[in-house]
Amino acid sequence: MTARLKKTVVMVGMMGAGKSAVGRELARILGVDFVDSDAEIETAANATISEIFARDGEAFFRDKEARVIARLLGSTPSVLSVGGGAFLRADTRALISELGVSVWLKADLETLWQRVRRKDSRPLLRTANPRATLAGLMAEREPSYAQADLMVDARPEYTIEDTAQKTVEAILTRPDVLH
Ligand SMILES: Nc1ncnc2c1ncn2[C@@H]1O[C@H](COP(=O)(O)OP(=O)(O)O)[C@@H](O)[C@H]1O
Ligand SMILES: O=C(O)C1=C[C@@H](OP(=O)(O)O)[C@@H](O)[C@H](O)C1
Ligand SMILES: [Mg+2]
Repeated sequence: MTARLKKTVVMVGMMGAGKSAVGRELARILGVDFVDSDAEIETAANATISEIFARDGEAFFRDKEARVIARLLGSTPSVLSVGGGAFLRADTRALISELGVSVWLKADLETLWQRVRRKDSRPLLRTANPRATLAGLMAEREPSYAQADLMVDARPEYTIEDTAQKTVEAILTRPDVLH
C-alpha cells in the first residue's frame, strides 16, 4: 500500500486482543515502522515485563510506559502497539489523542482468554483465578477503551491479517490519518 501516515496509529485494548500481532501486520501493510511499548521498555531495562513488575513494581512500570509512549509519539508516524493498561491514564490518552489516532481492538472475553491462558508473560494474570481477573479488568477498562478514536472488532474467526485489513478500512474513514 502506497500511503503516508500523518499520525501514529496507536493500538489499544485488552491483553490478548492482538495489539502486538495485528499492529505488526498493519505496519507491514502500510509500509511504516512498527513499535511496541512493552518491547521498548524491555529493551531499555534489559528485563522482561514480568521481571520489571516483580523487581520494581507496577507503579514504576506505568511511569516508564507513559514516558516511552510520549517519546514514541514524538517521532515519525508509525504503528504503535501499547500495553493493555496504558490507555487507562488520562494524560496518556490526551497525548495519544493529540498526536495520534487510537484504535480499540475489541475482542470478547473467551477470545482474550484463549490467547493469554498458555502464556505466563502477563504478571497481572498471576492470580488464583486468572480468567476471573481478566473478566474483571475487562469490565473495569472498557469505559477507557471506548474513548478511542476508532474501534475494530477483533472477531475470533478473523486471522491476524483479516483484523489488520479491518483496521486499514477503519483508518481510511479518517481523513486526518493518511495522505
Ligand atoms: N486472529 C488472531 N488475531 C490476533 N492475535 C492472534 C490471532 N490468532 C492468534 N493470535 C495470537 O494471540 C496472542 C496474543 O496476541 P498479542 O498480539 O500478544 O496481543 P496483545 O498485544 O493485545 O496482548 C499472540 O500470540 C498472537 O499471535
Ligand atoms: O493490561 C495490562 O495492564 C498489561 C498488558 C501487557 O501488554 P499486552 O496488552 O500487550 O499484553 C503488559 O503491558 C503488562 O503485562 C500489563
Ligand atoms: Mg502486546
